Amino acid sequence: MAQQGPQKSAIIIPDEPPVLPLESLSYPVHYAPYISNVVIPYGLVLDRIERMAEEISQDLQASCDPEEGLHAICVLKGGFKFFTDLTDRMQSKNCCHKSLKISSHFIRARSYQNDQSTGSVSIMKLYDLEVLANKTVLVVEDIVDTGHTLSKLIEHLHQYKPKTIKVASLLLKRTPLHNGLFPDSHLSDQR
Ligand SMILES: O=P(O)(O)OC[C@H]1O[C@H](OP(=O)(O)OP(=O)(O)O)[C@H](O)[C@@H]1O
Repeated sequence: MAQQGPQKSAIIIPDEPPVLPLESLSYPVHYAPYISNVVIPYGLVLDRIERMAEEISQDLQASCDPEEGLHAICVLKGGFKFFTDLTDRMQSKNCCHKSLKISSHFIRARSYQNDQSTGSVSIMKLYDLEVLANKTVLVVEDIVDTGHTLSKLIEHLHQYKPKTIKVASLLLKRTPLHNGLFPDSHLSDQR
């Protein structure tokens, strides 16, 4: 289950963060009209994901049987890139001195219209999730903003009676609209 506060090892991005000029970095040219500078460079994202993979693997020692493995849920569409970056790194970590088997699952959640969270979340199950019964499940999200999507996802997944549900989110937004449900693991606490 998601924990009750931001993770201690998360990187805190201040409200007025130092920014990196675009001309110092390589970026897709078609992004140019939409961005003026960079707050979190991809190298930092990857280093933090590597550390998150270590932390999650250590955490799993207590709850996961390496033979049985981990069931990782990619929350589409936004979570896809983070999901592959994180699970690739977790695959190379050991759990109880054995390499961890990861089964991937995909679910679609939608709450945003343009750049605003609507508060109403729709969940689309893309495949049968009955296999999650009595298994260790890791939900992988790109961002927790209000937390409504995460609440709805966890409520939805409980019907399959997993043994444990853990949550990894790349970003956790600081917002007064947040509903108090935090991921277990995340990179930073600012969007
Ligand atoms: O904490 P919340 O306020 O609920 O917002 C977070 C959710 O919003 C975004 O998804 P979105 O609805 O934009 O769908 P997408 O991933 O397909 O872009 C994001 O990927 C999270 O799933």
